[in-house]
Amino acid sequence: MTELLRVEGLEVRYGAATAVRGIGLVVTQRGTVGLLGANGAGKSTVLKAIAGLVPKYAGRVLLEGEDITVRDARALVRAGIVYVPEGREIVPNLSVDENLTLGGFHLDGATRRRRRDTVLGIFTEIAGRAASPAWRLSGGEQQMLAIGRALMAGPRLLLLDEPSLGLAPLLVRRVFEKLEAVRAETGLAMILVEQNFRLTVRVSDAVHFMRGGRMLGRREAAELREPAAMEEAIAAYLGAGEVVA
Ligand SMILES: Nc1ncnc2c1ncn2[C@@H]1O[C@H](COP(=O)(O)OP(=O)(O)OP(=O)(O)O)[C@@H](O)[C@H]1O
Repeated sequence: MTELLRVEGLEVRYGAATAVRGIGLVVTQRGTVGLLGANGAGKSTVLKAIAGLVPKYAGRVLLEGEDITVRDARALVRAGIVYVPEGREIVPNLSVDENLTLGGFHLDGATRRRRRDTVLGIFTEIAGRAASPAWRLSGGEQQMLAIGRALMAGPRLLLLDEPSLGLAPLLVRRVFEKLEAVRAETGLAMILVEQNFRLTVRVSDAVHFMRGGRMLGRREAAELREPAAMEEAIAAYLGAGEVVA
């Protein structure tokens, strides 16, 4: 499989504190990599560093072999790397449409309108609410809007930060069904940060485990679908009570 993104020896510091160190991972074209770990393990920091939202203290990031380590966040969006933050961070007082427009800020008007129609064609739940302020949407609809806003940029790699947070299981399933439809159409690749083990294993090709700012290990998701293997991996990498099994 062709490699899309490679991260090598990534280190991020917040002031004097090292948040993550020695992080390495590879995402293949159309692939999904899951990143599992407890609160504070450093998962969001890895996504933010890849997206250019926090500075990299050390390490390299390559996109199709090209070194993109020092590109800023705007340049990375143009290159197709788009981050969907934890907690959605849509703009509550702007309408659904206006929030989508923000995601396509760098596009010409015609492309933006075309993308908007595509996004609303996928997320039909919010299509009828285009003029509503975003705060009126339910949690699941807000998550769809956050992902839709990211899709406006036409990403090749979506960095999804805990999309299941605060959502009922049925809604989580709906959000992921939509994402599957997008992936089938566009060949989108993803890095998925989660605390929900089952969900991550179901949608990922490979899963990385993090603790204390370090990568503890990597497993093929297919290996983890057996209940015994799942329990063994949780015990080995995560510890009881740290993730939703
Ligand atoms: N802006 C910041 N300034 C200082 N320290 C930070 C900042 N953001 C995160 N940290 C620290 O870096 C470490 C990793 O945080 P990060 O948010 O990446 O973890 P996480 O695995 O995504 O956690 P969660 O699942 O709770 O979102 C934590 O110790 C956190 O307190």
